[in-house]
Amino acid sequence: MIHFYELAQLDASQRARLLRRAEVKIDELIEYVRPIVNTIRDRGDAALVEFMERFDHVQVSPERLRVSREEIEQAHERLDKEVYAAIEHAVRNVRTFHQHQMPHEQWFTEVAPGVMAGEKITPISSVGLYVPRGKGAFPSVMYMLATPASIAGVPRIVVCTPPGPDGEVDPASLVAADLCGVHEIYRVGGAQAIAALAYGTESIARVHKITGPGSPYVSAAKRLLYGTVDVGLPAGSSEAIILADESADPELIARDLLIEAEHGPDSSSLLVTTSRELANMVQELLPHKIATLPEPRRTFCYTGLESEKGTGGIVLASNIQEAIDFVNEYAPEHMEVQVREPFAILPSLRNAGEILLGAYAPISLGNYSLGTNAVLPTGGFAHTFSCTSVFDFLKRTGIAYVTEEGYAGLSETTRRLAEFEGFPSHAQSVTNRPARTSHK
Ligand SMILES: NC(=O)c1ccc[n+]([C@@H]2O[C@H](COP(=O)([O-])OP(=O)(O)OC[C@H]3O[C@@H](n4cnc5c(N)ncnc54)[C@H](O)[C@@H]3O)[C@@H](O)[C@H]2O)c1
Ligand SMILES: N[C@H](CO)Cc1c[nH]c[nH+]1
Ligand SMILES: [Zn+2]
Repeated sequence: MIHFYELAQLDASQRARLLRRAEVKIDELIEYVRPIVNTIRDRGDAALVEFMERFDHVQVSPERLRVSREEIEQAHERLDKEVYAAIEHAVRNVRTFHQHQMPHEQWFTEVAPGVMAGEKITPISSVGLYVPRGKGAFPSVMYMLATPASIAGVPRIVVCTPPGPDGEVDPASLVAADLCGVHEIYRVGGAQAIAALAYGTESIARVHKITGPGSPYVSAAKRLLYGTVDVGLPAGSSEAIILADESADPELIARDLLIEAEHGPDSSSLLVTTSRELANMVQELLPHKIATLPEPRRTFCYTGLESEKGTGGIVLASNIQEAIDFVNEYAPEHMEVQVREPFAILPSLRNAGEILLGAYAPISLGNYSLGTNAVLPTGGFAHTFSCTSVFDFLKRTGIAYVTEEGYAGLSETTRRLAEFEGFPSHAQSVTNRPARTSHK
Protein backbone atom coordinates (compact mmCIF):
# COMPACT_ATOMS: atom_id res chain seq x y z
CA MET A 1 0.00 0.00 0.00
CA ILE A 2 1.40 3.40 -1.03
CA HIS A 3 1.95 5.65 2.00
CA PHE A 4 -0.92 8.08 2.43
CA TYR A 5 -0.89 11.06 4.79
CA GLU A 6 -3.55 13.68 5.50
CA LEU A 7 -1.75 16.88 6.43
CA ALA A 8 -4.42 18.01 8.88
CA GLN A 9 -4.17 14.70 10.74
CA LEU A 10 -0.40 14.26 10.90
CA ASP A 11 0.99 14.31 14.42
CA ALA A 12 4.21 16.23 15.10
CA SER A 13 6.47 13.17 14.91
CA GLN A 14 4.99 11.97 11.60
CA ARG A 15 5.41 15.41 10.11
CA ALA A 16 8.98 15.65 11.39
CA ARG A 17 9.83 12.23 9.92
CA LEU A 18 8.52 13.29 6.51
CA LEU A 19 10.48 16.52 6.65
CA ARG A 20 13.71 14.81 7.77
CA ARG A 21 13.78 12.17 4.97
CA ALA A 22 17.26 10.68 4.20
CA GLU A 23 19.02 13.19 6.46
CA VAL A 24 18.57 10.73 9.34
CA LYS A 25 20.93 8.30 7.62
CA ILE A 26 23.66 10.92 7.13
CA ASP A 27 23.71 11.73 10.87
CA GLU A 28 24.10 8.03 11.65
CA LEU A 29 27.06 7.66 9.26
CA ILE A 30 29.28 10.46 10.56
CA GLU A 31 31.20 8.28 13.06
CA TYR A 32 31.41 5.42 10.56
CA VAL A 33 33.00 7.67 7.94
CA ARG A 34 35.42 9.49 10.27
CA PRO A 35 38.14 6.77 10.27
CA ILE A 36 37.92 6.54 6.44
CA VAL A 37 38.55 10.28 6.12
CA ASN A 38 41.37 10.26 8.69
CA THR A 39 43.07 7.27 7.10
CA ILE A 40 43.18 8.99 3.70
CA ARG A 41 44.65 12.07 5.37
CA ASP A 42 47.36 9.97 7.03
CA ARG A 43 48.13 7.33 4.38
CA GLY A 44 47.09 8.85 1.01
CA ASP A 45 47.10 6.66 -2.10
CA ALA A 46 47.83 3.42 -0.24
CA ALA A 47 44.63 3.85 1.77
CA LEU A 48 42.67 4.92 -1.30
CA VAL A 49 43.35 1.66 -3.09
CA GLU A 50 42.60 -0.38 0.04
CA PHE A 51 39.22 1.27 0.52
CA MET A 52 38.46 0.77 -3.17
CA GLU A 53 39.12 -2.90 -2.82
CA ARG A 54 36.89 -3.07 0.24
CA PHE A 55 33.95 -0.94 -0.92
CA ASP A 56 34.09 -1.03 -4.73
CA HIS A 57 35.51 -4.55 -4.99
CA VAL A 58 38.10 -3.57 -7.58
CA GLN A 59 41.90 -3.57 -7.50
CA VAL A 60 43.47 -0.44 -8.92
CA SER A 61 47.14 0.42 -8.51
CA PRO A 62 47.98 4.03 -7.54
CA GLU A 63 49.40 4.63 -11.05
CA ARG A 64 45.98 3.85 -12.55
CA LEU A 65 43.96 6.15 -10.30
CA ARG A 66 44.10 8.88 -12.93
CA VAL A 67 42.17 8.12 -16.12
CA SER A 68 44.56 8.35 -19.07
CA ARG A 69 44.08 10.42 -22.25
CA GLU A 70 44.06 7.15 -24.16
CA GLU A 71 41.05 5.87 -22.18
CA ILE A 72 39.21 9.11 -22.88
CA GLU A 73 39.93 8.80 -26.62
CA GLN A 74 38.69 5.21 -26.56
CA ALA A 75 35.48 6.32 -24.87
CA HIS A 76 34.90 8.84 -27.69
CA GLU A 77 35.34 6.09 -30.27
CA ARG A 78 33.35 3.37 -28.55
CA LEU A 79 30.37 5.19 -27.08
CA ASP A 80 27.06 4.38 -28.76
CA LYS A 81 26.47 7.08 -31.38
CA GLU A 82 22.91 7.86 -30.24
CA VAL A 83 23.98 8.25 -26.61
CA TYR A 84 26.85 10.46 -27.83
CA ALA A 85 24.43 12.67 -29.78
CA ALA A 86 22.03 12.86 -26.80
CA ILE A 87 24.88 14.03 -24.55
CA GLU A 88 25.90 16.66 -27.11
CA HIS A 89 22.30 17.90 -27.41
CA ALA A 90 21.84 18.13 -23.65
CA VAL A 91 25.23 19.82 -23.16
CA ARG A 92 24.27 22.48 -25.73
CA ASN A 93 21.17 23.41 -23.73
CA VAL A 94 22.93 23.28 -20.37
CA ARG A 95 25.71 25.47 -21.82
CA THR A 96 23.26 28.04 -23.22
CA PHE A 97 21.49 28.29 -19.86
CA HIS A 98 24.71 28.71 -17.86
CA GLN A 99 26.30 31.15 -20.30
CA HIS A 100 23.26 33.35 -19.78
CA GLN A 101 23.85 33.12 -16.03
CA MET A 102 27.41 34.54 -16.13
CA PRO A 103 27.65 37.89 -14.38
CA HIS A 104 29.78 40.83 -15.60
CA GLU A 105 33.47 40.43 -14.80
CA GLN A 106 33.56 43.72 -12.93
CA TRP A 107 31.22 46.58 -11.96
CA PHE A 108 31.50 49.96 -10.26
CA THR A 109 28.98 52.42 -8.95
CA GLU A 110 29.60 55.93 -7.60
CA VAL A 111 28.16 55.59 -4.08
CA ALA A 112 28.99 59.24 -3.32
CA PRO A 113 30.91 61.90 -5.31
CA GLY A 114 34.42 60.54 -5.83
CA VAL A 115 33.69 57.20 -4.13
CA MET A 116 33.70 54.36 -6.66
CA ALA A 117 32.82 50.94 -5.27
CA GLY A 118 32.05 47.68 -6.97
CA GLU A 119 32.99 44.05 -7.33
CA LYS A 120 35.18 41.89 -9.49
CA ILE A 121 34.54 38.19 -10.01
CA THR A 122 37.28 35.56 -10.15
CA PRO A 123 36.94 31.84 -10.79
CA ILE A 124 37.94 29.53 -7.94
CA SER A 125 41.38 28.20 -8.84
CA SER A 126 40.68 24.48 -8.37
CA VAL A 127 37.49 22.48 -7.88
CA GLY A 128 36.76 18.80 -7.33
CA LEU A 129 33.55 17.48 -8.87
CA TYR A 130 32.07 14.30 -7.39
CA VAL A 131 30.10 12.25 -9.91
CA PRO A 132 28.37 9.28 -8.24
CA ARG A 133 28.29 5.76 -9.62
CA GLY A 134 27.00 3.37 -6.97
CA LYS A 135 23.53 2.72 -8.33
CA GLY A 136 24.14 3.64 -11.95
CA ALA A 137 26.37 5.85 -14.10
CA PHE A 138 25.68 9.59 -14.28
CA PRO A 139 27.07 11.31 -17.39
CA SER A 140 24.33 13.89 -16.81
CA VAL A 141 25.73 14.79 -13.38
CA MET A 142 29.13 15.14 -15.07
CA TYR A 143 27.89 17.79 -17.52
CA MET A 144 25.68 19.49 -14.93
CA LEU A 145 28.79 20.11 -12.80
CA ALA A 146 31.51 20.55 -15.41
CA THR A 147 29.58 22.94 -17.68
CA PRO A 148 29.16 25.77 -15.14
CA ALA A 149 32.69 25.15 -13.80
CA SER A 150 34.16 25.55 -17.24
CA ILE A 151 32.00 28.56 -18.19
CA ALA A 152 33.08 30.20 -14.93
CA GLY A 153 36.69 29.75 -16.10
CA VAL A 154 37.99 27.43 -13.35
CA PRO A 155 41.60 26.68 -14.40
CA ARG A 156 41.77 23.26 -12.71
CA ILE A 157 38.64 21.09 -12.85
CA VAL A 158 39.13 17.68 -11.23
CA VAL A 159 36.60 14.84 -11.22
CA CYS A 160 36.38 11.86 -8.88
CA THR A 161 33.99 9.09 -9.82
CA PRO A 162 33.91 5.44 -8.72
CA PRO A 163 34.98 2.73 -11.14
CA GLY A 164 32.46 0.14 -12.27
CA PRO A 165 32.85 -3.56 -11.35
CA ASP A 166 35.42 -3.92 -14.20
CA GLY A 167 37.58 -1.16 -12.73
CA GLU A 168 36.74 1.21 -15.60
CA VAL A 169 35.07 4.61 -15.52
CA ASP A 170 31.77 4.81 -17.39
CA PRO A 171 32.64 5.84 -20.99
CA ALA A 172 29.62 8.16 -21.34
CA SER A 173 30.80 10.08 -18.27
CA LEU A 174 34.31 10.32 -19.77
CA VAL A 175 32.90 11.74 -23.02
CA ALA A 176 30.73 14.22 -21.09
CA ALA A 177 33.75 15.28 -19.02
CA ASP A 178 35.86 15.81 -22.09
CA LEU A 179 33.17 17.76 -23.95
CA CYS A 180 32.82 20.03 -20.93
CA GLY A 181 36.50 20.83 -20.37
CA VAL A 182 37.41 18.69 -17.33
CA HIS A 183 41.20 18.63 -16.76
CA GLU A 184 41.78 15.57 -14.54
CA ILE A 185 39.64 12.48 -13.87
CA TYR A 186 40.30 9.96 -11.07
CA ARG A 187 38.62 6.58 -10.64
CA VAL A 188 37.77 6.75 -6.98
CA GLY A 189 34.47 7.17 -5.15
CA GLY A 190 32.77 7.38 -1.79
CA ALA A 191 33.97 9.11 1.36
CA GLN A 192 37.58 8.28 0.45
CA ALA A 193 37.33 10.34 -2.75
CA ILE A 194 36.04 13.36 -0.85
CA ALA A 195 38.90 13.04 1.68
CA ALA A 196 41.47 12.71 -1.13
CA LEU A 197 40.19 15.90 -2.78
CA ALA A 198 40.23 17.73 0.54
CA TYR A 199 43.63 16.64 1.87
CA GLY A 200 45.42 15.62 -1.32
CA THR A 201 47.30 12.36 -1.82
CA GLU A 202 50.44 11.45 -3.79
CA SER A 203 48.31 11.17 -6.99
CA ILE A 204 45.54 13.70 -6.40
CA ALA A 205 46.51 17.27 -5.57
CA ARG A 206 44.07 18.88 -3.14
CA VAL A 207 41.41 21.28 -4.40
CA HIS A 208 39.91 24.43 -2.92
CA LYS A 209 36.29 23.38 -3.29
CA ILE A 210 34.38 20.11 -3.68
CA THR A 211 30.91 19.91 -5.14
CA GLY A 212 28.61 17.23 -6.50
CA PRO A 213 25.93 14.85 -5.24
CA GLY A 214 26.47 11.49 -3.65
CA SER A 215 25.37 8.70 -1.36
CA PRO A 216 25.02 9.25 2.39
CA TYR A 217 28.71 8.16 2.75
CA VAL A 218 29.73 11.04 0.48
CA SER A 219 27.44 13.49 2.28
CA ALA A 220 28.75 12.40 5.69
CA ALA A 221 32.37 12.87 4.53
CA LYS A 222 31.58 16.36 3.26
CA ARG A 223 30.02 17.25 6.59
CA LEU A 224 33.17 16.07 8.40
CA LEU A 225 35.44 18.05 6.07
CA TYR A 226 33.54 21.31 6.41
CA GLY A 227 36.20 23.68 7.71
CA THR A 228 39.01 21.86 5.88
CA VAL A 229 37.66 22.60 2.41
CA ASP A 230 34.62 24.33 0.89
CA VAL A 231 32.13 21.47 0.49
CA GLY A 232 29.56 23.30 -1.62
CA LEU A 233 25.85 22.72 -1.53
CA PRO A 234 24.49 19.68 0.30
CA ALA A 235 23.29 17.39 -2.53
CA GLY A 236 22.40 13.97 -1.18
CA SER A 237 19.70 11.40 -1.82
CA SER A 238 17.28 12.49 -4.53
CA GLU A 239 13.85 13.84 -3.65
CA ALA A 240 10.87 15.45 -5.32
CA ILE A 241 7.46 16.90 -4.67
CA ILE A 242 4.72 16.97 -7.27
CA LEU A 243 2.21 19.62 -6.34
CA ALA A 244 -1.07 18.92 -8.13
CA ASP A 245 -4.74 19.80 -8.05
CA GLU A 246 -7.82 18.13 -9.51
CA SER A 247 -6.88 19.28 -13.04
CA ALA A 248 -3.85 16.95 -13.14
CA ASP A 249 -3.78 13.68 -15.06
CA PRO A 250 -3.36 10.79 -12.57
CA GLU A 251 -1.48 8.68 -15.12
CA LEU A 252 1.16 11.41 -15.62
CA ILE A 253 1.42 12.08 -11.90
CA ALA A 254 1.95 8.38 -11.12
CA ARG A 255 4.66 8.16 -13.78
CA ASP A 256 6.42 11.29 -12.60
CA LEU A 257 6.35 10.21 -8.95
CA LEU A 258 8.57 7.29 -9.90
CA ILE A 259 11.24 9.53 -11.48
CA GLU A 260 13.09 10.41 -8.31
CA ALA A 261 11.79 7.39 -6.36
CA GLU A 262 13.80 5.05 -8.59
CA HIS A 263 17.17 6.57 -7.62
CA GLY A 264 17.53 4.60 -4.40
CA PRO A 265 15.77 3.17 -1.33
CA ASP A 266 16.47 6.45 0.47
CA SER A 267 14.90 8.66 -2.22
CA SER A 268 11.81 10.62 -1.22
CA SER A 269 9.08 11.23 -3.76
CA LEU A 270 5.85 12.87 -2.65
CA LEU A 271 2.59 13.85 -4.32
CA VAL A 272 1.10 16.80 -2.47
CA THR A 273 -2.45 17.37 -3.63
CA THR A 274 -5.69 19.06 -2.74
CA SER A 275 -7.71 16.45 -4.60
CA ARG A 276 -8.76 13.27 -2.77
CA GLU A 277 -9.92 11.82 -6.06
CA LEU A 278 -6.51 12.36 -7.69
CA ALA A 279 -4.79 10.95 -4.59
CA ASN A 280 -6.92 7.79 -4.71
CA MET A 281 -6.33 7.26 -8.41
CA VAL A 282 -2.57 7.71 -8.12
CA GLN A 283 -2.52 5.39 -5.13
CA GLU A 284 -4.22 2.73 -7.21
CA LEU A 285 -1.99 3.19 -10.26
CA LEU A 286 1.40 3.18 -8.53
CA PRO A 287 1.76 -0.46 -7.35
CA HIS A 288 1.21 -1.74 -10.93
CA LYS A 289 3.74 0.68 -12.32
CA ILE A 290 6.27 -0.25 -9.64
CA ALA A 291 5.73 -3.95 -10.35
CA THR A 292 6.69 -3.52 -14.01
CA LEU A 293 10.05 -1.85 -13.26
CA PRO A 294 13.23 -3.89 -13.58
CA GLU A 295 15.36 -4.56 -10.49
CA PRO A 296 16.84 -2.81 -8.58
CA ARG A 297 14.56 0.12 -9.49
CA ARG A 298 11.45 -1.85 -8.44
CA THR A 299 12.81 -2.43 -4.95
CA PHE A 300 13.96 1.20 -4.67
CA CYS A 301 10.47 2.49 -5.53
CA TYR A 302 8.77 -0.08 -3.34
CA THR A 303 11.02 0.81 -0.41
CA GLY A 304 10.52 4.56 -0.75
CA LEU A 305 6.78 4.55 -1.45
CA GLU A 306 5.38 1.43 0.23
CA SER A 307 7.70 -0.02 2.87
CA GLU A 308 7.92 0.99 6.52
CA LYS A 309 11.34 2.56 5.94
CA GLY A 310 10.18 4.76 3.07
CA THR A 311 9.74 8.51 3.20
CA GLY A 312 7.75 8.96 -0.04
CA GLY A 313 4.02 8.72 -0.73
CA ILE A 314 0.90 10.80 -1.10
CA VAL A 315 0.07 13.82 1.04
CA LEU A 316 -3.47 15.19 1.00
CA ALA A 317 -3.96 18.86 1.88
CA SER A 318 -7.32 20.45 2.74
CA ASN A 319 -6.66 23.43 0.51
CA ILE A 320 -3.99 24.93 -1.74
CA GLN A 321 -2.60 27.22 0.96
CA GLU A 322 -2.02 24.26 3.30
CA ALA A 323 -0.31 22.43 0.42
CA ILE A 324 1.92 25.41 -0.38
CA ASP A 325 2.85 25.87 3.29
CA PHE A 326 3.90 22.22 3.52
CA VAL A 327 5.93 22.40 0.29
CA ASN A 328 7.72 25.54 1.48
CA GLU A 329 8.55 23.93 4.81
CA TYR A 330 9.77 20.74 3.08
CA ALA A 331 11.92 22.68 0.55
CA PRO A 332 12.24 19.84 -1.98
CA GLU A 333 15.15 19.32 -4.32
CA HIS A 334 12.90 19.01 -7.41
CA MET A 335 9.35 20.27 -7.70
CA GLU A 336 6.78 19.75 -10.43
CA VAL A 337 3.70 21.95 -10.37
CA GLN A 338 0.67 20.52 -12.12
CA VAL A 339 -2.19 22.78 -11.12
CA ARG A 340 -4.71 24.60 -13.30
CA GLU A 341 -2.82 27.90 -13.13
CA PRO A 342 0.82 27.20 -12.21
CA PHE A 343 2.00 30.78 -12.77
CA ALA A 344 -0.61 32.07 -10.32
CA ILE A 345 0.98 30.17 -7.42
CA LEU A 346 4.61 30.56 -8.51
CA PRO A 347 5.17 33.70 -6.36
CA SER A 348 4.11 31.74 -3.23
CA LEU A 349 6.55 28.88 -3.86
CA ARG A 350 9.62 30.01 -1.94
CA ASN A 351 11.78 26.98 -1.17
CA ALA A 352 12.81 24.44 -3.82
CA GLY A 353 15.92 23.53 -5.79
CA GLU A 354 13.94 23.80 -9.01
CA ILE A 355 10.30 24.43 -9.93
CA LEU A 356 9.04 22.90 -13.17
CA LEU A 357 5.70 24.28 -14.29
CA GLY A 358 2.98 22.49 -16.24
CA ALA A 359 2.33 18.99 -17.53
CA TYR A 360 5.06 19.10 -20.18
CA ALA A 361 7.98 19.68 -17.85
CA PRO A 362 8.51 16.35 -16.05
CA ILE A 363 11.47 16.22 -13.67
CA SER A 364 13.33 14.00 -16.15
CA LEU A 365 13.58 16.93 -18.59
CA GLY A 366 15.21 18.99 -15.84
CA ASN A 367 17.46 16.04 -14.90
CA TYR A 368 18.84 15.74 -18.40
CA SER A 369 18.10 18.12 -21.16
CA LEU A 370 16.18 21.35 -20.73
CA GLY A 371 19.16 23.41 -19.61
CA THR A 372 18.56 24.14 -15.92
CA ASN A 373 20.90 22.46 -13.45
CA ALA A 374 19.81 19.19 -11.82
CA VAL A 375 22.39 19.13 -9.03
CA LEU A 376 20.32 20.70 -6.32
CA PRO A 377 20.18 21.07 -2.54
CA THR A 378 18.48 18.17 -0.74
CA GLY A 379 17.35 17.44 2.81
CA GLY A 380 15.60 20.79 3.29
CA PHE A 381 18.69 22.83 2.40
CA ALA A 382 16.77 24.52 -0.41
CA HIS A 383 15.68 26.86 2.40
CA THR A 384 19.03 28.59 2.02
CA PHE A 385 21.07 26.95 -0.76
CA SER A 386 20.58 27.51 -4.49
CA CYS A 387 20.72 25.27 -7.54
CA THR A 388 24.22 24.53 -8.87
CA SER A 389 25.29 27.38 -11.12
CA VAL A 390 28.30 29.34 -12.35
CA PHE A 391 28.18 31.13 -8.98
CA ASP A 392 29.36 27.92 -7.27
CA PHE A 393 32.62 28.30 -9.18
CA LEU A 394 33.09 32.08 -8.86
CA LYS A 395 33.84 34.37 -6.01
CA ARG A 396 33.25 38.09 -5.68
CA THR A 397 35.78 40.57 -4.36
CA GLY A 398 34.81 44.08 -3.34
CA ILE A 399 36.84 46.79 -5.11
CA ALA A 400 36.95 50.56 -4.63
CA TYR A 401 38.72 53.71 -5.81
CA VAL A 402 38.37 57.01 -3.93
CA THR A 403 39.33 60.47 -5.14
CA GLU A 404 40.56 63.28 -2.87
CA GLU A 405 37.06 64.72 -2.91
CA GLY A 406 35.55 61.34 -2.07
CA TYR A 407 38.02 60.87 0.81
CA ALA A 408 37.12 64.29 2.23
CA GLY A 409 33.48 63.25 2.37
CA LEU A 410 34.23 60.02 4.29
CA SER A 411 37.14 60.74 6.63
CA GLU A 412 35.25 62.37 9.50
CA THR A 413 32.53 59.67 9.60
CA THR A 414 35.21 56.99 9.53
CA ARG A 415 37.26 58.65 12.30
CA ARG A 416 34.24 59.01 14.60
CA LEU A 417 33.17 55.39 14.18
CA ALA A 418 36.73 54.08 14.64
CA GLU A 419 37.10 56.03 17.89
CA PHE A 420 33.71 54.80 19.10
CA GLU A 421 34.80 51.19 18.52
CA GLY A 422 38.13 51.84 20.28
CA PHE A 423 40.51 51.53 17.30
CA PRO A 424 43.04 54.41 17.47
CA SER A 425 45.10 53.23 14.49
CA HIS A 426 42.00 53.11 12.33
CA ALA A 427 41.17 56.67 13.44
CA GLN A 428 44.74 57.88 12.93
CA SER A 429 44.74 56.75 9.31
CA VAL A 430 41.99 59.24 8.51
CA THR A 431 43.25 62.13 10.63
CA ASN A 432 45.18 64.93 8.91
CA ARG A 433 45.99 62.74 5.94
CA PRO A 434 48.11 64.84 3.56
CA ALA A 435 46.27 66.06 0.48
CA ARG A 436 48.58 64.04 -1.80
CA THR A 437 50.36 61.04 -0.36
CA SER A 438 53.60 59.70 -1.75
CA HIS A 439 55.73 56.73 -0.73
CA LYS A 440 58.97 58.65 -1.57
N1 LIG B 1 21.20 15.74 -5.60
C1 LIG B 1 21.58 15.43 -6.84
O1 LIG B 1 21.77 16.30 -7.67
C2 LIG B 1 21.78 14.00 -7.23
C3 LIG B 1 22.11 13.62 -8.54
C4 LIG B 1 22.34 12.26 -8.81
C5 LIG B 1 22.27 11.33 -7.79
N2 LIG B 1 21.93 11.75 -6.56
C6 LIG B 1 21.89 10.87 -5.42
O2 LIG B 1 23.24 10.52 -5.19
C7 LIG B 1 23.28 9.24 -4.63
C8 LIG B 1 24.31 8.44 -5.40
O3 LIG B 1 24.64 7.34 -4.64
P1 LIG B 1 25.35 6.09 -5.26
O4 LIG B 1 25.36 5.06 -4.20
O5 LIG B 1 24.69 5.78 -6.54
O6 LIG B 1 26.82 6.55 -5.64
P2 LIG B 1 28.08 7.09 -4.84
O7 LIG B 1 29.13 7.21 -5.87
O8 LIG B 1 27.74 8.30 -4.05
O9 LIG B 1 28.44 5.96 -3.80
C9 LIG B 1 29.14 4.83 -4.18
C10 LIG B 1 30.45 4.75 -3.40
O10 LIG B 1 30.15 4.57 -2.02
C11 LIG B 1 31.17 3.79 -1.43
N3 LIG B 1 30.57 2.76 -0.58
C12 LIG B 1 29.71 1.77 -0.97
N4 LIG B 1 29.42 0.98 0.08
C13 LIG B 1 30.10 1.47 1.15
C14 LIG B 1 30.20 1.11 2.51
N5 LIG B 1 29.54 0.06 3.01
N6 LIG B 1 30.97 1.85 3.32
C15 LIG B 1 31.65 2.93 2.85
N7 LIG B 1 31.59 3.32 1.55
C16 LIG B 1 30.83 2.61 0.72
C17 LIG B 1 31.95 3.12 -2.51
O11 LIG B 1 33.28 3.55 -2.43
C18 LIG B 1 31.31 3.61 -3.81
O12 LIG B 1 32.28 4.03 -4.72
C19 LIG B 1 21.89 8.67 -4.67
O13 LIG B 1 21.37 8.75 -3.36
C20 LIG B 1 21.14 9.59 -5.61
O14 LIG B 1 19.80 9.74 -5.21
C21 LIG B 1 21.72 13.05 -6.25
N1 LIG C 1 17.60 13.34 -10.12
C1 LIG C 1 19.01 13.54 -9.97
C2 LIG C 1 19.22 14.67 -9.00
O1 LIG C 1 18.57 14.43 -7.83
C3 LIG C 1 19.68 13.86 -11.29
C4 LIG C 1 19.68 12.71 -12.24
C5 LIG C 1 20.67 12.34 -13.07
N2 LIG C 1 20.24 11.24 -13.71
C6 LIG C 1 19.05 10.98 -13.33
N3 LIG C 1 18.69 11.85 -12.43
ZN1 LIG D 1 16.81 11.76 -11.36
